[in-house]
Amino acid sequence: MTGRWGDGRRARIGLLGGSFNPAHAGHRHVAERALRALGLDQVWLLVSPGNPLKPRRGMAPFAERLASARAIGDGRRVLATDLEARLGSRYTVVTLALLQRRFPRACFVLLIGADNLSQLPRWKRWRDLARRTPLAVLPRPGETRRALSGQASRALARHRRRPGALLEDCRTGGHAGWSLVPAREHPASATAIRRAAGNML
Ligand SMILES: Nc1ncnc2c1ncn2[C@@H]1O[C@H](COP(=O)(O)OP(=O)(O)OP(=O)(O)O)[C@@H](O)[C@H]1O
Ligand SMILES: O=C(O)c1ccc[n+]([C@@H]2O[C@H](COP(=O)([O-])O)[C@@H](O)[C@H]2O)c1
Repeated sequence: MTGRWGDGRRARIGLLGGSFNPAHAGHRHVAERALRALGLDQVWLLVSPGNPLKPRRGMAPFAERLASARAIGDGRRVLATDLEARLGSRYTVVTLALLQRRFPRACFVLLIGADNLSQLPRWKRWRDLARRTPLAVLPRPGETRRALSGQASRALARHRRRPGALLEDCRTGGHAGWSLVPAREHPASATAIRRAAGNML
């Protein structure tokens, strides 16, 4: 991947970072909705070597989580990747800077569920991240309304765009925008899957 798509224009890549502990139908739903709403070429399921805000206890080994993400990809438009582990980064702001350097012609957009928009102010250098990287937020049951009235949403209100315009000015040097992607809320969660598996033991 050079960052150019077949016809010479910039590749539009959605990055769905996550623990994938395990991957589930909600991730696939997010990837498919974002592909369509944002006109993306691909979505990369960026398996985290370790979310800095989540406890290590209960976290499956990286290889297991990567395999789980691969299983929900289609090998063509939705691809699981171990890039973040290979780059040696756990912080999204660092990962994005490294990816933008490695793929200078690509246009990256970060895909996050509404729960992560609420959490964003706890991420390392989150304002810097939001300034440099377009953010697409996917609704999530019980999370969307809270996220839209939260600290990040209020701080970034001036930069909200309609989804179709989110990638228009990729890398022009201005403040990147963010959008709420119109999609139905999908109820799947890794916590619920782990709980159900635990209850069956
Ligand atoms: N059902 C869903 N709807 C919208 N976004 C989702 C959904 N499931 C996961 N996401 C988003 O995908 C990204 C990766 O999620 P993650 O791998 O942590 O799954 P999770 O189900 O949120 O896990 P956990 O329950 O362990 O916190 C996050 O930005 C999360 O908000
Ligand atoms: O950069 C940070 O400070 C940061 C803090 C918490 C979470 N993240 C990223 O958020 C993404 C979603 O994480 P998770 O565990 O909710 O699936 C994943 O790519 C994490 O690396 C990033």
